[in-house]
Amino acid sequence: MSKKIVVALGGNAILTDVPTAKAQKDAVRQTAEYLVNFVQDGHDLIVTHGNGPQVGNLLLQNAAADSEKNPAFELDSLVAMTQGSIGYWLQNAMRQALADEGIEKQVVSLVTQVQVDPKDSAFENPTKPIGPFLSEEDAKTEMDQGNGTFVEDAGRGWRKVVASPKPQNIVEYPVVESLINSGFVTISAGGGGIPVVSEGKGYKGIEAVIDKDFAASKLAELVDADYLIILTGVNNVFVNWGKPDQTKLEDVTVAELKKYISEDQFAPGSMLPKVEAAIEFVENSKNGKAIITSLENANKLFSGEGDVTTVVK
Ligand SMILES: Nc1ncnc2c1ncn2[C@@H]1O[C@H](COP(=O)(O)OP(=O)(O)O)[C@@H](O)[C@H]1O
Ligand SMILES: NC(=O)OP(=O)(O)O
Repeated sequence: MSKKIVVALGGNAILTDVPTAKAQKDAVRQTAEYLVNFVQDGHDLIVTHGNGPQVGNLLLQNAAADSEKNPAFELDSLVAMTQGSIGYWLQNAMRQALADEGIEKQVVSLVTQVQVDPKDSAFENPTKPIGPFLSEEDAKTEMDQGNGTFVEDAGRGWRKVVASPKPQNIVEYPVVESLINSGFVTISAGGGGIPVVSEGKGYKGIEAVIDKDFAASKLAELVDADYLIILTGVNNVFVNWGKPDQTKLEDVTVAELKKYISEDQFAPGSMLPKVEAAIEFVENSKNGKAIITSLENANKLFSGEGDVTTVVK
């Protein structure tokens, strides 16, 4: 039976080692070949993607070019720019991959604003890593020069961190519903969505980068999705990750996951937000399930052969 699926694409689905546009387009093309299988199987597909490396790189490009004639843009506009560029790569690659399978379907990426609370404590406490990984020495030099806050990111190096408020609403979610109901593959809330706060009868941008897993979770809730599928670099969520007794989670309840969180089983900045986003969707949706797994495994999900972590009430 046809399912409504929101897929959140992890970093390795877009960016491998080389940050050129060509290399990212190549990575996205491979990703699209996997995503097409969901459409071939008759499911309605909404795709969300990250932008952490890309928006951080764009921030550096803007800072390098900054002048009176060519001023750097604020972070909300940079998020919009990455939403546009990555959305374009994905839209183009998905259309090609569908055509290769003989499927004529429109793919559209939607500029999506995500409302946040201007009083969110995240604005006082930046936690979202963006941009390239630096050595500890280089990160400390950047901080001494007043270039923001840098933290160690899950054992992978030091990265700049920015405010990452929780999404409260996806402004354009009714449009996403219309597009899906019209049979279009829809890319939405890319890069976690453009962060906005309400102003008068409308919205204005605010400087932040929203976590794409939380944005995908909110979108999945609002469009009443059957599945939130969070794709990342591993097939399963593990407890005792990286230790000799690490154990993969297959079917896991919200209550069990909350117990593991209280035991600090999941690293902030990598697996913790995914687990929290999965919990939020399962708790807030009627009958929705959340899956955390790799792109390669996700396609085997509905045949029952996939090695995935499934979160249920
Ligand atoms: N408890 C855990 N279980 C599984 N993977 C974990 C765990 N803790 C950290 N990880 C690592 O976190 C990665 C996912 O975080 P990250 O790479 O930041 O996400 P993204 O795929 O969205 O870019 C996994 O690929 C894995 O290497
Ligand atoms: N916005 C966001 O969460 O991006 P990454 O997944 O690339 O960090």
